[in-house]
Amino acid sequence: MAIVEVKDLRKTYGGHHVVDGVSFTVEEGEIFGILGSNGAGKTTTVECVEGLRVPDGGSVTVAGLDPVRDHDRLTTVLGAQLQQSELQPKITVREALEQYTRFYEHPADWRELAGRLGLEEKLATRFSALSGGQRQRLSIALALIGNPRVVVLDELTTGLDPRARRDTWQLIEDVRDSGVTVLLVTHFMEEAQRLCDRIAVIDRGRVAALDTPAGLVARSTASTVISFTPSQPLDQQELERLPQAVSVEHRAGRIVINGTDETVDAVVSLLARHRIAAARLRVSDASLDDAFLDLTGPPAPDAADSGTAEHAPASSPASASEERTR
Ligand SMILES: Nc1ncnc2c1ncn2[C@@H]1O[C@H](COP(=O)(O)OP(=O)(O)OP(=O)(O)O)[C@@H](O)[C@H]1O
Repeated sequence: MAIVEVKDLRKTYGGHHVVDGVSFTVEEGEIFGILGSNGAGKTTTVECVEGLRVPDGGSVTVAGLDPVRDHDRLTTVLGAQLQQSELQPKITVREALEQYTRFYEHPADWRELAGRLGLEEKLATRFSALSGGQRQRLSIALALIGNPRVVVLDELTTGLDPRARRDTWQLIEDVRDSGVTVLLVTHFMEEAQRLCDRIAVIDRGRVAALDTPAGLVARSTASTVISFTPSQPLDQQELERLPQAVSVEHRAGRIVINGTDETVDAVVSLLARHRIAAARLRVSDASLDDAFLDLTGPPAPDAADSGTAEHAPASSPASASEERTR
């Protein structure tokens, strides 16, 4: 059953269509990923789902509620991750959990949540003294404190080291396993591939593709990677002429070819024809990274300021926070 329905969502800033007809549904119990480059329109889309921005067109429902019109009731079904700036540096973990518990009529047991998220040792620690991973765990706990049916997590693992990122992934899976639907915004391919049941790839305000991670990889023109170390040099042009070969690279003595299953057969025939042995011949699926690049095409001209795009809303005069409805 769909718990989030987004239909033909539109949002324009200064004549620029930053969300341009986005549609998707999120099924109850899944981890649904929104994947896209900087400035693609991911945050604007999910903030419309959270009722933090008012769409210019289209419709959004969350468990049958309109996020703007039914905002008070929405907080009982949807939990959103806090912006770090929304917490006072001096507040302790316990104080934050207790404070947020008071916002809800039927809150979760904060001690139990702290235990689940590995925060019980940190209850007396001030927010400013928490590590990046601990802050993210606290923000997941606060998003879950109202016992929501859906939780929105936006760029949750940005800035975390690889171990903290993996720990956070495990927590997100635990959240899903506890029955909460997760809407996850990310630009980490590995994260999307590992966690998401389905992914909407957003490119320039539109849904470029919507599928399972494996489905997205299979759609890409180069779905298979073949690599090997040849016993003798091979002619580059002959390799490039192989059927369905999209790219041929030489990496540290190895040949790496992106193509399809048809390319694999052709490589094997080519090697046999030239009586060349292939050491450590490997055939694997292309990564979501390859599929993403294939599905989204070259970056938009204004993507060069991608680092600032993320922060533009907060500092711009027409800022999202001014427009926020809560
Ligand atoms: N309040 C606003 N006023 C003006 N422009 C905005 C506002 N909010 C977003 N934008 C612009 O809309 C575009 C999409 O922004 P959005 O934050 O949704 O992208 P994103 O995909 O989440 O990017 P990132 O990965 O960098 O966070 C960007 O070009 C951004 O500068």
